[in-house]
Amino acid sequence: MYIPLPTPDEMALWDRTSIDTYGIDAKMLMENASREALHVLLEEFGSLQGKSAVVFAGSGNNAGDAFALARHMTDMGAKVMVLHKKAQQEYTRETAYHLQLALNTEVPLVRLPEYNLDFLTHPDIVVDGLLGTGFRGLLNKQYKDWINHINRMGKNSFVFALDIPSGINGWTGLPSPTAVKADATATFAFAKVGLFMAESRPYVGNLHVRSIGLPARVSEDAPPSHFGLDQHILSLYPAPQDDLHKGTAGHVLIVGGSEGLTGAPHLAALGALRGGAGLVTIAIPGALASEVKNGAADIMTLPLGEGGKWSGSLIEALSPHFERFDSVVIGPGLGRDTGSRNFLRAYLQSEHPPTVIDADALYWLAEDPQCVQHLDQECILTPHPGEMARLCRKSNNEVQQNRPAILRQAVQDFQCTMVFKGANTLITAPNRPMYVSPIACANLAIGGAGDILAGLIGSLRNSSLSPLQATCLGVYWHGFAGELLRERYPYRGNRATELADILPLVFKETHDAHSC
Ligand SMILES: NC(=O)C1=CN([C@@H]2O[C@H](COP(=O)(O)OP(=O)(O)OC[C@H]3O[C@@H](n4cnc5c(N)ncnc54)[C@H](O)[C@@H]3O)[C@@H](O)[C@H]2O)[C@@H](O)CC1
Ligand SMILES: [K+]
Repeated sequence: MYIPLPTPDEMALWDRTSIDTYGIDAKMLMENASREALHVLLEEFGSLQGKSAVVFAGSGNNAGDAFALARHMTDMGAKVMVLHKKAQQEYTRETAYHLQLALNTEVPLVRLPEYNLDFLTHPDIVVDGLLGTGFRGLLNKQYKDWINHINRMGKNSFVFALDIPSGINGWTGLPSPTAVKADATATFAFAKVGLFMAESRPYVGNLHVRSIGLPARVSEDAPPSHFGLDQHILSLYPAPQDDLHKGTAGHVLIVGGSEGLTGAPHLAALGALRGGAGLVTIAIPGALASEVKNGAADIMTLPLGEGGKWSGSLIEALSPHFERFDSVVIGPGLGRDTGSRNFLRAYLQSEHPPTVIDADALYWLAEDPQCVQHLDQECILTPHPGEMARLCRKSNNEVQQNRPAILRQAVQDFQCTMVFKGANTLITAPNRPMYVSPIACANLAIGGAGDILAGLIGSLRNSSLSPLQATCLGVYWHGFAGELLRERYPYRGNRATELADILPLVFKETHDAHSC
């Protein structure tokens, strides 16, 4: 359900604890890593007999993996040449040990020339052991040149990265500013969080996560700050009982819609219905009630007053009904005039059901400190990058450059559960780990997909799940629905209503897959 995704620092700590506290020999870990890498290479590339390979070894322990793998490849019949960054006598500890074994077994080793690698012919295989989890900052010119050369060789050669493609930031998955484009990556013990992010996908190739013998207790005793979501999260959804009653399946209230913006609350209502809510009602200024319903017989409306505008006083028409609702989604289509701001202020000050805050309600949170004051821990905020940028007063580019850190700070500021939407949507809550969706799916990049997610999370707030659990489940479920649509519409073109309609089929698909 939750896959540990260490940062490079956390991974380094786990390596160190295994060695210092549990007495596991560092040389053995490196041997295990290189043996696992060999098996991945054989799986991906096939027989090494008679094949040529150039192995790049940097200055740290990633080079140690490369020295050891070069020895194993030679034993399997490959013609290997190792290019190493430092003078041989400068390598230390376990890396020096594996360098010595490579020397003992007569693997050819050559010091990496500073820049010009034009003398290299095209080998069958290029191994990238330049930089692993010890990489920090940006690449200097020398590394950029080597990496660019590897990428040029990659047009004709199979490129195999050890632990992480060199140049990829292990936290964010971003290139720095370039990175090795591997055909396959063998990563050791756990996927580093950056490898899970869509940003690193063009560089990682086929990712293989291989155990190297770290004691399980090491990661259990010092849990990581990030976890990936997998399909098992769907098991949090309570299996429907035959005697379920619509009244006990949850009643979701959607609060939103304004002149010209009645589609958004309608879509949020569809998300809630398809998420299994027993009843769904939309509260909207009275004059817009029939428009927001849009002929959908299964969506109820709660007209507030008789006009077509929001105002602070409409809370008096709404609040007496609160006890009928198990959860509220506020914001889709709410609008950005001062009337909607006044209504939101009044809503947040009232004693309201657990609430998902989305769309225009997020706009007002960013603009109006009075709204922020009344957030409570039951609130869930669901910004996309533009909304997050406004909430944090940063540019879109800045928030996208380090999404986990931005979300962590926002959760600290707002003290709520938050979703940061986008490829690999992130979810966290105060003092909790960060959860990362594995899904990056272009079929979700359509207007209305966010409204459906808000409605879906709203419907899940009716269960016994915590805000964080409901949010993780909603995000994964919604993403998986996007993946199902991708099968039907590989070139996109699906509508948001189809995304809502396919939601219930996710459980059928995963159930069928498990029963095969
Ligand atoms: N004993 C262990 O801790 C194990 C380590 N293993 C391997 O060791 C790797 C981690 O080793 P290290 O921590 O030594 O680090 P790396 O080998 O990833 O790289 C660190 C080296 O790169 C240099 N460097 C860092 N940032 C740079 C930049 N921006 N430009 C140029 N040079 C830069 C550092 O000065 C250092 O010499 C893992 O990724 C994995 O491949 C595995 O063998 C498993 C066991
Ligand atoms: K590497």
